[in-house]
Amino acid sequence: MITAQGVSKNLQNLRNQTPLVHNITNYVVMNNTANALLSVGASPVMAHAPEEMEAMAGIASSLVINIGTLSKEWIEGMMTAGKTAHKRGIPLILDPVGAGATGFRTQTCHQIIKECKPDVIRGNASEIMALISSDVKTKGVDSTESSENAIELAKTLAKETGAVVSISGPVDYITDGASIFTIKNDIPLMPKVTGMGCTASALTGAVAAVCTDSLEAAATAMAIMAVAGEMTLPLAKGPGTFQAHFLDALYSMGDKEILQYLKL
Ligand SMILES: Nc1ncnc2c1ncn2[C@@H]1O[C@H](COP(=O)(O)OP(=O)(O)OP(=O)(O)O)[C@@H](O)[C@H]1O
Ligand SMILES: Cc1ncsc1CCO
Ligand SMILES: [Mg+2]
Repeated sequence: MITAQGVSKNLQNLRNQTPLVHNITNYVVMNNTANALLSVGASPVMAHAPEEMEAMAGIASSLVINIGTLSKEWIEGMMTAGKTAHKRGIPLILDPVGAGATGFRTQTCHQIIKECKPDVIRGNASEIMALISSDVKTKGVDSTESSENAIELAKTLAKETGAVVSISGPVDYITDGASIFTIKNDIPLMPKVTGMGCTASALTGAVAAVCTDSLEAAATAMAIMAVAGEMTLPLAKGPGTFQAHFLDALYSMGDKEILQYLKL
């Protein structure tokens, strides 16, 4: 079970421990994601050079691999960091950005899953579905499916890989193949800001660093996103001001807001 109290406790642990989160992420969101991690209370580093992947993943408390602006040169670094994380037993999060848009992305995700064994896979509905079904296409990085439609394939993906699967959308579903958690905060401005899903994956890495249960960690991160989104909505005039207020919400969120806004 995920509860508002559990989310509060995990957030407090995160702020107390300020875990180092190693992100191999895309050029679009590097800045936003680092700021979101700082705002919530984690310590971010963005690094992708193959030469330093063993060392950086070697000191981090968790690793987030995001394939958003993938190239052949980056894959080597991802594999080295991913294997280091797995060997050290630190949480590994995979964001399969654009899986189902191109075979290159889908195949790279399969390689990472096979060789690095992520603890959590967090993506939008069609990205998650494309990792199981070659019939599903993604519109660049945007989902072509509703999160409801992805539930069954997400459970299959979780059972086949041993990873918790976290599907984002107007309703989020987080499953380990047996249990499923639901977060029902629909915030229409969130998909109008690029990289909110990438932020969700980064926060999943931050929470997983302080919470050993991957299902609880993944659900907590989506809950923090949802509460921050609700706090931001009345303050934002549009996508531009949404971004700034969203960081403030991550920074100022307390037990009261979690209790008031979280819709499970
Ligand atoms: N109506 C909505 N549609 C999509 N996401 C929403 C909506 N309301 C809230 N969200 C939240 O927005 C965040 C981003 O979800 P989304 O599914 O857009 O990710 P994504 O497609 O991977 O995004 P990106 O690729 O831009 O990083 C999640 O935390 C999700 O819960
Ligand atoms: C727009 C975009 N393109 C590649 S990564 C990215 C950020 C959102 O996923
Ligand atoms: Mg995404």
